[in-house]
Amino acid sequence: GAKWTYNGPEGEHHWSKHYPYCGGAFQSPIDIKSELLRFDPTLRPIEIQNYNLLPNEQLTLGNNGHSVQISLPSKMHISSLPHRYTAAQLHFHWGSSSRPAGSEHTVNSKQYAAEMHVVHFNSDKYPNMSMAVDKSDGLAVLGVLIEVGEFSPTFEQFLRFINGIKYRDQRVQVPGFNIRAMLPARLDEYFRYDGSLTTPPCYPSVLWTVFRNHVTISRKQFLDMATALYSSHAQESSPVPLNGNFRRPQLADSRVVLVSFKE
Ligand SMILES: NS(=O)(=O)c1cc(-c2ccccc2)cc(-c2ccccc2)c1
Ligand SMILES: [Zn+2]
Repeated sequence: GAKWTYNGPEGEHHWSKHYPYCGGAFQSPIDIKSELLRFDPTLRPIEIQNYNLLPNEQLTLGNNGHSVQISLPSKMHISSLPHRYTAAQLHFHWGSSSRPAGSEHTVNSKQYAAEMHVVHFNSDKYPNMSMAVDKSDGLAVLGVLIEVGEFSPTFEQFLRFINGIKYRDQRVQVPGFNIRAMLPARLDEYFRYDGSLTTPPCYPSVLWTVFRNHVTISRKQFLDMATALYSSHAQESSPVPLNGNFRRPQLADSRVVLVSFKE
């Protein structure tokens, strides 16, 4: 598809020229604010399977020019939704060293340092991700808000390889690790709403689950992620730093955000 960026002439306010859904309804992210919330007692704890990967299971860590992503094995899936949602990849959105706030979802206008998205597709109904990506029940993304604080040994499992993917389209193999440990402790406390991909083509195909509780990484880990990568290819003469790769909150319109917890 057409080139898109987070700032400048191909920035988010221009996405809808080439990607019409980006200007449509049910867009993500949103500001999760109190007046939108409604407690839903039917929301069950998120149940995930096979997230605890062993070191002999290699994962592909890559720089796709817009984010750092890790490919995930198809045995990983969410088992507590009406259909099985099979894991495809996880990736991050972050700020910059000068502006450390870079989450996509905000909570009562609070923007966190970064955000992780674990992307799954409805493998009961669709044979692969490409067939699912533009269907209203196609995708389920788990969102984890990230703050700077305590060092995360789990994040270190892939961050230690980040200098091998400094430039666009570079990939390295990394040993599997426990992806469950990247999620907050409480999988029963989350926000739920119908939304979209937060990048072009912005298909309104995502069942969003944003966990109530954030996780932490150290300032050095945040700076490693926010300063190590470029969105340009290695051979390009002028390297373009990859940071600030977050879309601003979109209009909620008449959407309600369901919450699985009472207080
Ligand atoms: N932010 S997100 O969760 O809505 C998202 C989902 C997917 C996605 C991935 C697989 C299948 C289907 C959708 C891809 C991206 C993406 C991020 C950076 C650059 C390009 C694409 C972002
Ligand atoms: Zn994302």
